[in-house]
Amino acid sequence: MAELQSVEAALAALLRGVTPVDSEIVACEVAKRRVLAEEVIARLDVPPFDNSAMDGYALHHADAGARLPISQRIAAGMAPQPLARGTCARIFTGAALPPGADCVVMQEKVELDGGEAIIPAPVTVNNNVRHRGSDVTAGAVLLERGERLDAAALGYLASQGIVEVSVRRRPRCALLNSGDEIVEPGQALGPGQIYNSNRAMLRNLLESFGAEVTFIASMPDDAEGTRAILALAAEQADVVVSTGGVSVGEEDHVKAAIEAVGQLDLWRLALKPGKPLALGRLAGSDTRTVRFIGLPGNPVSSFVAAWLFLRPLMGALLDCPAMGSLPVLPARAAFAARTGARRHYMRVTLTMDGRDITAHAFPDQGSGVLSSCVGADALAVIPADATIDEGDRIDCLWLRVD
Ligand SMILES: Nc1nc2c(c(=O)[nH]1)N[C@H]1C(S)=C(S)[C@@H](COP(=O)(O)OP(=O)(O)OC[C@H]3O[C@@H](n4cnc5c(N)ncnc54)[C@H](O)[C@@H]3O)O[C@H]1N2
Ligand code: MOO
Repeated sequence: MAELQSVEAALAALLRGVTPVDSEIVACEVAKRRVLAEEVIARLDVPPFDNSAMDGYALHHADAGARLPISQRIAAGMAPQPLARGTCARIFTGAALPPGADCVVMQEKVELDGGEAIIPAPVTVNNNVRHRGSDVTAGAVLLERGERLDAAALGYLASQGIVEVSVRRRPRCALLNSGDEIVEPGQALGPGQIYNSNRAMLRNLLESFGAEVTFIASMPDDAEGTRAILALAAEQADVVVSTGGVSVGEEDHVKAAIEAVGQLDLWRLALKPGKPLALGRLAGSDTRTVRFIGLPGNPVSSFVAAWLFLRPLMGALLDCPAMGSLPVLPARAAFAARTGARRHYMRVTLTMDGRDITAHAFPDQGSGVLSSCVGADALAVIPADATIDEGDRIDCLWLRVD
């Protein structure tokens, strides 16, 4: 039997020659989780003016220790007057510091007496002052190209008054499945039939990886129909993902159909679950090359393969380096495991006790047992030909990424 190939080699083959998709301008309001196609340069200093970090009194620090008349009241949003020496200004959080003041004393430390403020000395220069440009300086890089926009990044853009950004368009994916036994939820099950769980699962995973699923179909079981579906899928997608029919390939329509219009390599990986993988290329409607990736039919195998292969592929299409790999967390195994020639990606939940992370494996790690993926926090990576005892240190790939 041919030697099994590594996950890394298959990933490198999948990503070879992938170029990012085009960019488009979108409103920040709908840009959540989109990937920046260009760096964003700050237009403004943030904060845009020196302002108070507290509700209190603004003064020149050298005037502290005396009774100071309150010469003005500055609320947030008001333009202050210059502050005369020997006086102080009533000021509120976020209000502009008046010219001539260099510090703010919080009101809890100040005593009021007959319209005057008694401010205890000493007070240091810059006390409770938020300086213009201390967060962001105009002209600086605000966000790097390739950054995926999360809540904080969108708030950061808003702080600059930015309303639209250049982002990668969502890679278009076609999602196909094979297998005569597969029935869509909502229909009645006949003998020997099962519901299509891969479609809902992969659609959701692909969308969470930033893709738009533009075409969904079941593969017919004849050569001509298969060719027609693949042609339709390739017309509307950057990537065609299918599940099932990659193990030993008696139903060889897919392989033949792809080879008629492109090229297909069948891989057998040192990976459990997810040993069989098909990687190919199809001709798109124009000069584009459309990538074809055939995942194993077993739902757990396609779940794991989606995280290991589809996510980095989306990362490459989106030019988003953070999506190239999953964060690795070191944990202690709360289980024992033994592997053979294939590296095992076990579905685990993680518990945290202080700095210690413990990985708990789902009891049945079979590749058809989708309950082992429901609620999984991570994939515990058990190397090939290894024996893991309870308490051993293992690496876990964190799946709770945005
Ligand atoms: N003789 C061999 N048999 C198998 C091998 C092998 O090397 N030699 N490999 C096994 C491994 S490992 C895997 S993984 C699977 C991969 O199978 P296929 O990709 O060819 O997929 P199918 O045979 O079509 O289906 C496998 C399994 O998954 C169920 N399935 C398929 N599609 C769906 C779906 N959309 N939703 C839910 N479940 C689905 C299907 O009914 C089968 O039970 O092959 C092993 N066999
Ligand atoms: O590689 Mo398969 O995915 O073990 O069931």
